[in-house]
Amino acid sequence: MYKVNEVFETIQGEGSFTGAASIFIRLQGCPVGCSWCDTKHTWPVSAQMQQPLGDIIIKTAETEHWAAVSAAQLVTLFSQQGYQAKHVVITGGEPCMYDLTPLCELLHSKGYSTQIETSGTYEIKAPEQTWVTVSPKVNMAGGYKVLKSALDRANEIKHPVAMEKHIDELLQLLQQTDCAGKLIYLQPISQQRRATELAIAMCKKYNWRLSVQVHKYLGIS
Ligand SMILES: C[S@@+](CC[C@H](N)C(=O)[O-])C[C@H]1O[C@@H](n2cnc3c(N)ncnc32)[C@H](O)[C@@H]1O
Ligand SMILES: Nc1nc2[nH]cc(C(=O)O)c2c(=O)[nH]1
Ligand code: SF4
Ligand SMILES: [Mg+2]
Repeated sequence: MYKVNEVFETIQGEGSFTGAASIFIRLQGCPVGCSWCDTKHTWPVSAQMQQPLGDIIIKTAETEHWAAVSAAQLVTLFSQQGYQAKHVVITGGEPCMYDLTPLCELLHSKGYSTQIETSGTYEIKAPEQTWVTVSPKVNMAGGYKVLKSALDRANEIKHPVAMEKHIDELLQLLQQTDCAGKLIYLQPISQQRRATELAIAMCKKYNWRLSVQVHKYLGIS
């Protein structure tokens, strides 16, 4: 069973799938502790916050509530909700705290493509066809660190940036892995103007790509 904070259909707003109609599964729980995290309501996993799946699907605000849901129930839910998107993004919280192999395999067998958004601080358990976006975390409050195995597995590396030191961190991380075939993105933290200007300048300097959280500019989830 997966602990699910929310399920919703929207447009992927980040990275190389930006613009793709997508079903998002947001899993509950993350110990990494990024100070600027935009989903802090997914951090705690409290027994008192468990709800039935029916209450999760009608959420109108960000809350710490979660439901225990099987892979099969998720697929059934997609058709009950009338979702048309064929791309499924599994995020969190930190989704790689869970074994995502059974969920992704079931989704692939039903004709969906899958993508994982992860900090890379846990071993990634997912099939080869799953697109893996690693947003590497170093020096965060929880003391976790991106794993080399996660950097190696990444199809894209999407680094949140606000300061020069974040660029230095990324340059160091990229030395640890073979970057051939990987897409490298800078994502300005919280749409700050200075962060965005820095990201644009560094994308030009290093021939990287910019990811601007399009959904936040559009005011959609
Ligand atoms: C909320 S996280 C969940 C998945 C996973 N825990 C991770 O960090 O990749 C999803 C994405 O949002 C990014 N993110 C979180 N807060 C952000 C913020 N304030 N500004 C820009 N990106 C942010 C993360 O770095 C990650 O790429
Ligand atoms: N539209 C939209 N795109 C996203 N891409 C990654 C997201 C995330 O929270 O992981 C996200 C999100 O929350 N909304
Ligand atoms: S790893 Fe992801 S979910 Fe966890 S605190 Fe950092 S940005 Fe938020
Ligand atoms: Mg988000």
